[in-house]
Amino acid sequence: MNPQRLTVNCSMLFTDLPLLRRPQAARDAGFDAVEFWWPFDDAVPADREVDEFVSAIDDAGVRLTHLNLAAGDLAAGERGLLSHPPRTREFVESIDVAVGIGARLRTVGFNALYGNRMAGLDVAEQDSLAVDNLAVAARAAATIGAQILLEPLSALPDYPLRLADDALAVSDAVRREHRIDNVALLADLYHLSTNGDDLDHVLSRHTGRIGHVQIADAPGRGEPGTGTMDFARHLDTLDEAGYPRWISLEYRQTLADPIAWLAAFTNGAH
Ligand SMILES: O=C(O)C(=O)CO
Repeated sequence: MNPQRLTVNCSMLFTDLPLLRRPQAARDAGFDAVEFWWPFDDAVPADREVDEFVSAIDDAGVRLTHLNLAAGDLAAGERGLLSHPPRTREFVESIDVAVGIGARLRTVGFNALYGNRMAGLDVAEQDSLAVDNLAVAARAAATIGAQILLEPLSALPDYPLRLADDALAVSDAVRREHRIDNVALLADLYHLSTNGDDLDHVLSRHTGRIGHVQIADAPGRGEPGTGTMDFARHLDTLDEAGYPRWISLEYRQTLADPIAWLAAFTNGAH
């Protein structure tokens, strides 16, 4: 694993600190790069909030590799606005904010969570809206050379992307209908493994379509080594397949030292 391609998810790690102090904590732990879920309460935050977020990352001397687009109220179970007709305006307005942040912090990927199925709404209507909204987001991301990412998630019965193939099919639809090719798979190995996907197949056969990888062990979503996943094998598969992009540490801290496991994979360097 290339230690220079590691990024730390500061929405899941360093959560004992206020959000704006986490980039510095990542830097102090030896990382050059961080990522966040949407860090604001609203889809369109005040300029002051955006500036404070950008400064916290800049001042820490790290870059923001990835950012989740506004995804609704996660604590209430929402997971994305992409396919929600009443939220489209909010989603589209948040894209400008996200891309503006990305332009300042060298962001290469924006994770657009798909959104749960909505009771009473036609599935085809939700899917068609998602493809159109993805095209808008992908065009905006392309202005700074970034990708839009689609992430299968586990444990949410109403969230329709569960396997890598589900996300790839949506990416295919965006390409077919809008001739846009910067919508890629976010392979979160924890979610894919929990959903029973074939990680060997996904990582070796779809390498070129993976825009980003996130890792956490399953079960539990803790540090690699705290569950039953074979990280040595999965990370080797990615290396052998020539995966060139970032890998994110996106897990909950359950051990006294949440990054001790890394030394065995990076010869002590990160
Ligand atoms: O909601 C989650 O579990 C995520 O991984 C969001 O990116």
